[in-house]
Amino acid sequence: MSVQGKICGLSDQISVDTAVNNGARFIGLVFYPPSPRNIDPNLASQLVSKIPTNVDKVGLFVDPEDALIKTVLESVKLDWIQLHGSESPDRVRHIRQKFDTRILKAIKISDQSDFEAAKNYENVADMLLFDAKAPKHMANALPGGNGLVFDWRIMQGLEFSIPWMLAGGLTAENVAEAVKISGAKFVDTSSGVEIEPGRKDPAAITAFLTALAVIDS
Ligand SMILES: O=C(O)c1ccccc1N[C@@H]1O[C@H](COP(=O)(O)O)[C@@H](O)[C@H]1O
Repeated sequence: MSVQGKICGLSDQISVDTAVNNGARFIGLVFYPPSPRNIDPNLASQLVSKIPTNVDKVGLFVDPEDALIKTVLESVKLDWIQLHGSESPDRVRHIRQKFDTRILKAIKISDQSDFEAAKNYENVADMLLFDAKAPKHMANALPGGNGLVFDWRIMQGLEFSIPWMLAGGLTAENVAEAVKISGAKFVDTSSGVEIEPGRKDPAAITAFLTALAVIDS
């Protein structure tokens, strides 16, 4: 199977269309107000209104209340809910059952011991996402989307009972190495395809997805 790409934090039509037209498997939409990529549910609905059914729509939330998820789902039919906060396994199970939507649960990684947490989510989520944990001293760090990598070597030899996605600081320049080292079959990028936080670069989106296609060939 080829390496599948997610482009996250999209907030303009040109970037959404560029991602779809260059083979993105997932489109990520951020519903987390402190993020520079946060978008209104009505805009989200417009942006994804014409994307083909083979491209999954992912809504990204951080420790959301049910009400926020409900409001978003009333505007845009999501294929996945990405939970990128400190949601417990029970909270994940509740959200999955209540909203009947697949769950992508983010686990923050700085060293190998952080993968232990992943085991607690394998029975409640549909896919895991491994993102770099921001260092405590990092000013203005978000729960994710910081453009930080972790040491992909620590993934070697790890096995999970559900699919997993690699994220954190991925770019067109480093994604082939990241895939080779980690063995990732799914990858996700946000900062790495931006001109500045919250402003996607269509050329960088194209370059990232082209880099994935080259890995396959
Ligand atoms: O993108 C954001 O603003 C964001 C906010 C809060 C949590 C996660 C966020 N983004 C996700 O973080 C990872 C890594 O992003 P990056 O490529 O390092 O910028 C990715 O899954 C984003 O979807």
